[in-house]
Amino acid sequence: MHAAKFERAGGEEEEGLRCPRAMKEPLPRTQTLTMATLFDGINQQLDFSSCGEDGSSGNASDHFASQMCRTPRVQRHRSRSSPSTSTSPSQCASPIPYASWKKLRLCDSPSTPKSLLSKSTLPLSGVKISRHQRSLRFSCTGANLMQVPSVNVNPFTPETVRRNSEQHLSYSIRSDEEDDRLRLKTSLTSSEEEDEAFFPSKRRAVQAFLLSRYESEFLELECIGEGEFGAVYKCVKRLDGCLYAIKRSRRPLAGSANEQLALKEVYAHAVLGHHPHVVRYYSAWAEDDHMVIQNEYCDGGSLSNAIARKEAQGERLTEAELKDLLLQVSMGLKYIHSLGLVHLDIKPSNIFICLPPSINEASEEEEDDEGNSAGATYKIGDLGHVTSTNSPQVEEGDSRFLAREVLHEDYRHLPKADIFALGLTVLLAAGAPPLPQNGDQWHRLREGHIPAVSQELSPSFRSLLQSLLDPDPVKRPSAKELCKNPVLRENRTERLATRLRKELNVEKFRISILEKELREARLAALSPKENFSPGLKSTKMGSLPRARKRLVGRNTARSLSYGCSGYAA
Ligand SMILES: Nc1ncnc2c1ncn2[C@@H]1O[C@H](COP(=O)(O)OP(=O)(O)OP(=O)(O)O)[C@@H](O)[C@H]1O
Ligand SMILES: [Mg+2]
Repeated sequence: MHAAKFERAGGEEEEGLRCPRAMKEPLPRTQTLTMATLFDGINQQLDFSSCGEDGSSGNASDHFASQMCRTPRVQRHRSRSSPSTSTSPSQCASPIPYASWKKLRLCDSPSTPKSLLSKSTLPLSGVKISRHQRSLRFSCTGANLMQVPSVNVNPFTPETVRRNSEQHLSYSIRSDEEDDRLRLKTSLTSSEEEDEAFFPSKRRAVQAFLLSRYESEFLELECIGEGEFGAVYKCVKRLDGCLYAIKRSRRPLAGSANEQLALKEVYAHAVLGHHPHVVRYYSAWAEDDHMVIQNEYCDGGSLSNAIARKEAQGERLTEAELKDLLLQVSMGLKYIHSLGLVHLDIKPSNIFICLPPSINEASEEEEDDEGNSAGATYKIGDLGHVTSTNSPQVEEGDSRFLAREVLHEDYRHLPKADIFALGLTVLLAAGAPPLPQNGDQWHRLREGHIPAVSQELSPSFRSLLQSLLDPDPVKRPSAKELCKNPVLRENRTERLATRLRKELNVEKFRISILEKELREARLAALSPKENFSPGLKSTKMGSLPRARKRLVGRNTARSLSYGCSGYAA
């Protein structure tokens, strides 16, 4: 009876099927920067400075009004973001109430827009700035132009360590005499080439622009996903040289609904930021009237992409991998639920994968031996629908994963709605056909008829999945119960047992070597005289002279250092 509530055209991809977020706004592909836009950007960014520092908006406006050019890269970024190109300076006051803007400002970075902007006004107001500051923010012409800072290379990431060993990187250290700051600058060839593409040298000297926080702090590498909320970009942070996923809201925040939606995700991330199975959150801020969220970058992409990749190769996740997936996501849900919150949008495209660092081939082989081919860590992301169980404000997620009771607006067992969605997620990963969005099949699924999957699952695992999809939410296991479920843990227990068996064998091998050396040492302790003198009584093992016993100790130490090499468990 409620099915009509979410009826819509079929045949869409997994994303784009949710109820409330269904309306997409096409964004202009290109955008010419007008003087009004410059004013708009300046005023908006100067607004950031109200976080605590004074800015001289008048001076900055005068100055930047005279700068009419942008580099192609900046245009590219702005074109995605700001449909309000013709705003006049007088209209620059945000349509969002001041109090709301304040909420959005998380000026936690060493280089926030407010600091950049307040600094950028310094020469205009006659305040002296250091040579170092000038070199970072202004072009080499000496005019008051801003320059994109370079990207630092973090020497501690596994990737850098590997590159260093291959001698693909060279570092140069620039010291600043005036403010005594040390800055590492990379000369990574590829990134220079990339920069060159964005900033053709002929233009670089004459063009100027005001950097947004996104542009000044991050180098955008690629778009890694698009959803109803917005687009997600893989970026490297210029300061620490690490990768991040930056999510930028598609729709402007102006309008309370969008603002609340964006804030909801930020609030949820800020509270749920520290669990191995929840995508980590670093920062969020508003920019050009859009929300920007900086999250941990998951190098394995989404589970949805992983399933599609496997399907294309005629493969699928094994039962062991499925159990691992279910256990890991249950751990993340247990954490979320323990804080009195629910996710309400669990589905393959909202579960992200972090691949294990494969430093060398040996470690990869070891993972294969343990039956954990991917060795992946699954993390729950996209917290845009999170709500509290006590006073739920439910915004229904993707209809294909929606539990029936939520559709009926029965919110008494919301955590179990996450469990239901998780059950369907695992079924899809196991090779189930695409899920219905509505209609008879949709209802059959919610009556306990689970779809057939393209692989034979063990009866215990199948019945566990069946319980996750029980029509009665009370009968579905909680995330906490799932974490303790022996069907899911047996896999882990098995792997642990295999590892312990290996360690035991290694220790046995060490002991056998020690015993052998001990025997040899005892024999050596017997002098030829003692061994061969006629009439001498046979020497008992264990009655070695003290000095010889020390010899055994030295040999032992040596044997330990090589005892395990090449040993196969
Ligand atoms: N932290 C991340 N690491 C790697 N990829 C990510 C990350 N965050 C998002 N993505 C990619 O971007 C896609 C969209 O991200 P996300 O689900 O957060 O956005 P959304 O707009 O809320 O999507 P939807 O509303 O359709 O669920 C994901 O499916 C994934 O492919
Ligand atoms: Mg999503």
